[in-house]
Amino acid sequence: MKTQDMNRDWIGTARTLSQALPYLQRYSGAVVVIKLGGHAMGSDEAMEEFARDVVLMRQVGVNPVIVHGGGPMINAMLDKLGIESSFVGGKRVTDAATVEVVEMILSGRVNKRIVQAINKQGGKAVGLSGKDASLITCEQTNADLGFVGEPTEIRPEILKDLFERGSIPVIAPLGAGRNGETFNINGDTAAGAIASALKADRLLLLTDVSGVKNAAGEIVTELTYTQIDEMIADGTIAGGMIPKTETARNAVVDGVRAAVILDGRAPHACLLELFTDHGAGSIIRSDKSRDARKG
Ligand SMILES: Nc1ncnc2c1ncn2[C@@H]1O[C@H](COP(=O)(O)OP(=O)(O)O)[C@@H](O)[C@H]1O
Ligand SMILES: CC(=O)N[C@@H](CCC(=O)OP(=O)(O)O)C(=O)O
Repeated sequence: MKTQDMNRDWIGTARTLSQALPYLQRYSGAVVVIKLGGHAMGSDEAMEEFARDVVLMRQVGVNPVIVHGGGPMINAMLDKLGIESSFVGGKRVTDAATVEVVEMILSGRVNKRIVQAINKQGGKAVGLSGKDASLITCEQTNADLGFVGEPTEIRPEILKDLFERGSIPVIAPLGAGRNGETFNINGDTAAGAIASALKADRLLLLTDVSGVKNAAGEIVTELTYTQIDEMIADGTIAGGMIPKTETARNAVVDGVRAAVILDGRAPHACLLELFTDHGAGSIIRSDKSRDARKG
């Protein structure tokens, strides 16, 4: 590369950093809850890049909280063990044998992979499940789903303590019932409950599509509550996108500034969303703050 071109490259990098200043100021001290779906967890290189971005966020004063999924990894282990599994409304029907596998995969393998990736980038990730320190208390969603729980109580002070120590919480979506049962919580539902309890500035739901698609297959960049209801009712929003959009809507109703559903496989998805004007994916905001894309 010629010296002139190299200089242009470095100037470009410096300009990008400079342009990020208003966003860095805006998000300093902010709480950003990131749900990393199983489908968005790619190769080791992609995980490394995600971890690096999370550590960068922390470095510039954002308090990131990672809540992860791991559906495909649970499926793979259930297959290996010959345990059949089915979903109703995007949630896994979970019997006693299944919940054991869910806990093993989520709290063990998946959680530790993310924790290690963040720590390797110089962050201080602390892995926990919703059962630790009674972070998430649950009640059964409905008897047909078995050990699937809905969060009824969150203890946000546990996460705030971790923020104060400069740590990055990485949370597996499990919860304890009042009688000591273990409940499997849909990852999106858990992330939304945590974002609501923290009154987060942003809830980022990272998945494997660029956003929520309408009946024509186009991404809807901004979704209203009514559109979500209508699209679920007519089947345009289906499967795992149902808990995702419902979670986004409920979190905003509960005081989260905005929720965004975006493609976690896209390079630097979180940085683009937070620190540039790019605004990827589908955003859900309260009616009051729907004037500018960045909300
Ligand atoms: N209207 C829609 N727009 C986009 N994706 C949709 C829609 N309806 C259903 N989906 C499906 O939802 C999936 C995302 O949900 P899910 O598989 O549970 O993701 P994750 O594992 O990231 O939580 C998409 O891959 C897509 O197949
Ligand atoms: C109740 C329920 O469905 N729990 C999910 C938990 C993991 C999850 O949500 O994983 P993704 O985000 O990768 O889909 C499950 O058992 O698959």
